[in-house]
Amino acid sequence: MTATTHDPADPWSAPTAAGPLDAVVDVPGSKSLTNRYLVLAALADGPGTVRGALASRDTLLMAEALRALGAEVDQRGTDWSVTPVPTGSATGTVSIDCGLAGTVMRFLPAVAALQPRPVTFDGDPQARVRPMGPVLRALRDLGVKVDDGGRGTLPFTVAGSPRVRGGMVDIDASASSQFVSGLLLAAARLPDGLLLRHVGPSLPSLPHIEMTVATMRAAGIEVDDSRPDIWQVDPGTIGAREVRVEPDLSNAAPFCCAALVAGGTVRIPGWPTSTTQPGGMLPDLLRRMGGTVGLTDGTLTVTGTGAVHGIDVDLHAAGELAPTIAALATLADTPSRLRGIGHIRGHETDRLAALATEITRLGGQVEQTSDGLVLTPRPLHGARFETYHDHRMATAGALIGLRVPGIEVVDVATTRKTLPDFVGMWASMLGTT
Ligand SMILES: O=C(O)C1=C[C@@H](OP(=O)(O)O)[C@@H](O)[C@H](O)C1
Ligand SMILES: C=C(OP(=O)(O)O)C(=O)O
Repeated sequence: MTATTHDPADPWSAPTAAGPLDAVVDVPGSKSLTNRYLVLAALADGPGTVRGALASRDTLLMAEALRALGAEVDQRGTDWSVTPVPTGSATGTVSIDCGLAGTVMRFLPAVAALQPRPVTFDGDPQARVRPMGPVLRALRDLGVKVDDGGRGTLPFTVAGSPRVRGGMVDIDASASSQFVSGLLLAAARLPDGLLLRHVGPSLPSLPHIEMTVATMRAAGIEVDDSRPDIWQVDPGTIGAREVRVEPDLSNAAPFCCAALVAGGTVRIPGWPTSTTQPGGMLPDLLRRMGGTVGLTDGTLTVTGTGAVHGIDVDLHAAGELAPTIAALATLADTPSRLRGIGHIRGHETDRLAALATEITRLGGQVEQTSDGLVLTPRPLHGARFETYHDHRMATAGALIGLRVPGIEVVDVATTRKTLPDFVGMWASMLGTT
């Protein structure tokens, strides 16, 4: 696929839909699965292959970081071969650029702690405000040397030592499920394994933790998750494998929602019959908001009439979908309430504030609550739509723009975080390429 180039300095004029859609959208691989498979492959007992890998900023940063730690990652199209990090005491200093990728900044500190040398982590300016403290505290509790200047955020340096054996550790993962996933992915390589307990008010994005456990088990790791908020990982080898990545269902979301906004049909091939991706909730959400959804022979078919209904929904398990559902809700015939997503204030940007500000700028009515948003539909008008380096803000602007003329999405190139060619895919869905 050739990426459509667009000057990131220019706002992108979001196209309106000229009529009902009739599109097949091939969605690239899941960011979350690609980055888990890459980490597990880099820690495995032999070379492995990740097929259908996503090649976007977050996954390229992960590949680069694993190379810095000593793995080889050979990217041939969407099939990536991984030769694991050699065991033994590596020397030299290592710097890891996390960009704005939560999966890189939260998954790799525990991997770095398996080596005795210092590994320095930093990222984009926006990444320096994303929560990291609980992961760094848990690593310190396990005996890892962590230097974060007392900030609990990027930048920081992590250094392992033979003293780091694993064992029991508590973590408050109420700000991000990635804290748990990051400790689990490396846990089998600790001599004593890991008994990890979440101690905090709530745990978001449970499907993503289930995804971590499922990918670990498939690599032969023994994980006991039979008790709520507790995960026990036995020490052992991680099996080298060939795996295939599912399409990214959260990236499919704006395309599926487009069928409801514009009317017509959007088909997504490769939709899994069962999945740990939070996008597995989409068919139900789309039905509740006015769509007709069916899954036949691995293709999800979403049909809309242009009528969109409001929704009252707890998205605690799928915060990643919130910007898209909020955008859809602005075009509904009744108000919506999105609950359980206070933690998305710590995503790429404060997503509750960003959505409220930008939808209000378009003439919409949005109230921020302690854990979500209340959206009351109003007639909208065109305006600049700021994206705050957040790929899902950009796709939210595009979705509203299908119906509201004159939306100028600032820095649409930010979508490259998880989609190499969003603008091209959107144009081809609309039949304008
Ligand atoms: O583990 C993962 O791959 C992810 C977990 C979730 O993070 P939070 O639990 O911080 O929401 C999700 O929002 C993010 O996009 C990807
Ligand atoms: C929250 C997200 O990303 P990250 O993996 O950087 O946390 C997201 O993709 O919506």
